[in-house]
Amino acid sequence: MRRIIIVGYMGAGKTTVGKALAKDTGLQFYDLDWYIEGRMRKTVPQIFAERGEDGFRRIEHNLLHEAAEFEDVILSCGGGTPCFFDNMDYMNSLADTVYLKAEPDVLCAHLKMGKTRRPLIEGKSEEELHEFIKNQLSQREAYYMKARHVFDVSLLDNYEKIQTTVASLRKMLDL
Ligand SMILES: Nc1ncnc2c1ncn2[C@@H]1O[C@H](COP(=O)(O)OP(=O)(O)OP(=O)(O)O)[C@@H](O)[C@H]1O
Ligand SMILES: O=C(O)C1=C[C@@H](O)[C@@H](O)[C@H](O)C1
Ligand SMILES: [Mg+2]
Repeated sequence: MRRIIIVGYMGAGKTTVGKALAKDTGLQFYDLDWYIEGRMRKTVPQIFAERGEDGFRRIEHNLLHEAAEFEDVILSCGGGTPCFFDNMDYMNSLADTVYLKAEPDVLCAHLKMGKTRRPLIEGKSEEELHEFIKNQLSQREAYYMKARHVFDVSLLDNYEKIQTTVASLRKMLDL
């Protein structure tokens, strides 16, 4: 039985890489943000608006305990998941955890792509976003670094290279 959990900052590519890795390995893919949205029948921004960040973190914690029990899966977390409650220790206790690490410049570039709404960074100018990421990443990194494996995606900034990331992760995780 294999269970892989991907952690890292917003925009690192957890969802994108997790999905590609699942496709390549035949494991089933779950994304914790999407799982929360399905179970709550609300979007992440709606949950933040209605219950605040504290309310979201409680829901995230409870539903992590459901999603992380599935077997033969790749589970991509939300950017904040490892940093609340005992979530990171819990994930390490039952899965192979991987930190997808990326520099603030790369995270900024990724966050400008796609349509995902992220309440914590909405409405920020480019300069504000860079400053916010730098500060928050420095607070969060200690949690992310508890993952059993670390993979730096900063040098792999294009779609073709998502396949390179998948191949490297398969080797790293013996998948
Ligand atoms: N290696 C990459 N090269 C180019 N684009 C990428 C790469 N990784 C991710 N992206 C793009 O960056 C954006 C953010 O990626 P993704 O949504 O997978 O991040 P995430 O880590 O899941 O973020 P969140 O914590 O908010 O869920 C997407 O539009 C995705 O297509
Ligand atoms: O980094 C974070 O705290 C977040 C990341 C997203 O995946 C979502 O879970 C939500 O927008 C919060
Ligand atoms: Mg994601």
